[in-house]
Amino acid sequence: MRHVDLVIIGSGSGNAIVDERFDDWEVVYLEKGVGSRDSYGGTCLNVGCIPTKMLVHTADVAGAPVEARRLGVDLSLNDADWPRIRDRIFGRIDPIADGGQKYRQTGRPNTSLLTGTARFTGPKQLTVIDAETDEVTALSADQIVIAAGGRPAVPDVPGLAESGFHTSDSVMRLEQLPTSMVILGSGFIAVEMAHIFASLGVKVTVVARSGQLLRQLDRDVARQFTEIAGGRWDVRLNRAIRRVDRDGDRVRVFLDAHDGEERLEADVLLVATGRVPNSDLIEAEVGGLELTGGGRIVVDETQATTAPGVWALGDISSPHQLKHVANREARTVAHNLLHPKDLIRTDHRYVPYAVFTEPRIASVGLTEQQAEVDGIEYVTSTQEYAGIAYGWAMEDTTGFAKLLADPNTGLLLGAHIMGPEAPTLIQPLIQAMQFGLDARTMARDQYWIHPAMPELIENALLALPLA
Ligand SMILES: Cc1cc2nc3c(=O)[nH]c(=O)nc-3n(C[C@H](O)[C@H](O)[C@H](O)COP(=O)(O)OP(=O)(O)OC[C@H]3O[C@@H](n4cnc5c(N)ncnc54)[C@H](O)[C@@H]3O)c2cc1C
Ligand SMILES: NC(=O)c1ccc[n+]([C@@H]2O[C@H](COP(=O)([O-])OP(=O)(O)OC[C@H]3O[C@@H](n4cnc5c(N)ncnc54)[C@H](O)[C@@H]3O)[C@@H](O)[C@H]2O)c1
Repeated sequence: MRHVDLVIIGSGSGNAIVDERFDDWEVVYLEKGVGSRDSYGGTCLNVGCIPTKMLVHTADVAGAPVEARRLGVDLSLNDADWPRIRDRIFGRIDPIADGGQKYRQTGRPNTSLLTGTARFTGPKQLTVIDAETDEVTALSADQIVIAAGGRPAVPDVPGLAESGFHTSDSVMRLEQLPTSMVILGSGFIAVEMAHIFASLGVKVTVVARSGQLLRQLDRDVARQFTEIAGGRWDVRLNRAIRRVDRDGDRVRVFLDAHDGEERLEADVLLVATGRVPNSDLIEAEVGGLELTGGGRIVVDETQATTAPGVWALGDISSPHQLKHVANREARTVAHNLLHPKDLIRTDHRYVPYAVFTEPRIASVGLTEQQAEVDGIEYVTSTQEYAGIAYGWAMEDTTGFAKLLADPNTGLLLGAHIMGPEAPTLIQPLIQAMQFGLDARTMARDQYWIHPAMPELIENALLALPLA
């Protein structure tokens, strides 16, 4: 059995851990590959954040005629050349993934890469089976970092596996743009993909189990978004999926609706029903690691697992499943490997996120329903885009910023924005929460450029009914 200083499982956020500070460590990376090319570099780069957002921007541009109509401008969309769009995006991403793999294989004398699926065979012991040669390598290490992420969850639905379906791992590389798509699920991936494909001209049907899309979000956002989505896509709420079958080129989805069975047909079925951690693939329990009920590896704030010398980060251990969280945790792990007597902790207090659908959504902190459940005293304010000058310019009629604050201290508890540039507009609110800036000081003690969009935030802050 080969023994090294450090083994890192997973080349997504784990890739960033090793730099020149580890030059006197012998390091082995283990990576099985993601997506249809078994690419190096993890989910975000290959099948997640990066290609989806490159597609979202393209979708926004394709959607311009619809937006322009409200302003009295007559544009038309002549064509969305899917192969060209797809190849432009992956023509940029694939070489980055391949370059990253090559660098890990040969770029540093102390670091090597074994490609294949890693599994624990005991505490701090692993094997990796080479995907091409089936060669088995047994390894042990002083320190192990698990950054093995997750994969799409596929529900157990009769006929689904046999009928052929896509997940986010494959749908962005479709050969042709379909004419129709059924999307199962109503979370982040479902609504981002619905925006992408509908804007490119695909007839999209979204199937949700519950009565709302994005129902984990603040209730006002979820309610308003669901209403808007119903005007853009065919949205079927409160539907359970009974079975799936295939009829030639078409996939058929049978649903339980309140008035009996409903049948949908489409060229493509996209399953977007969450992601599961890859702790089963690495046989984490054999490595002595404690798991949560949902299969996530249990870690403390230093990213230490319950097994000494084993650390975990990102989607395999985090409830957040966000790249900026995984990156932050990777920085914690790198520091703690190098400074075992001066451990640092990951700050998970104010984790923001954005949903890149139409309209855009961004959030940080407590939702109103969480504040109620937790019995936290709060006040709220809501400022509509329609009430600020730039909102008039855009003729926005649906967007808003909603804030929650402590009525006594004026400190922000949560911020939820739906509308143009929401992921950018929320950043000063994240900063205020992180650094303890109260709403009144934030609103009054700085200039806000007139008539720019951040006036939305200024007005929402000023409208908070503080003591
Ligand atoms: C469609 C989509 C869009 C997204 N958009 C966003 C976004 O806009 N913003 C955002 O913040 N987050 C987004 N995310 C989430 C984000 O991609 C993840 O939170 C992040 O990539 C997790 O990083 P990670 O390092 O934990 O895991 P990953 O990047 O998944 O890396 C894990 C790696 O481990 C490898 N691996 C797994 N098991 C083994 C094994 N047994 N042996 C060897 N290797 C193994 C995998 O092949 C993979 O390369 C999106 C996700 C998806 C799916
Ligand atoms: N912009 C971003 O930051 C971004 C974008 C995409 C994905 N992500 C990350 O990826 C994760 C996975 O995304 P996702 O959309 O797959 O998950 P999600 O948790 O956001 O949504 C899953 C959806 O599937 C539904 N569902 C679950 N099981 C079902 C079943 N058996 N039948 C029908 N519906 C079912 C749920 O009710 C929910 O609506 C997200 O949690 C998010 O953290 C982030």
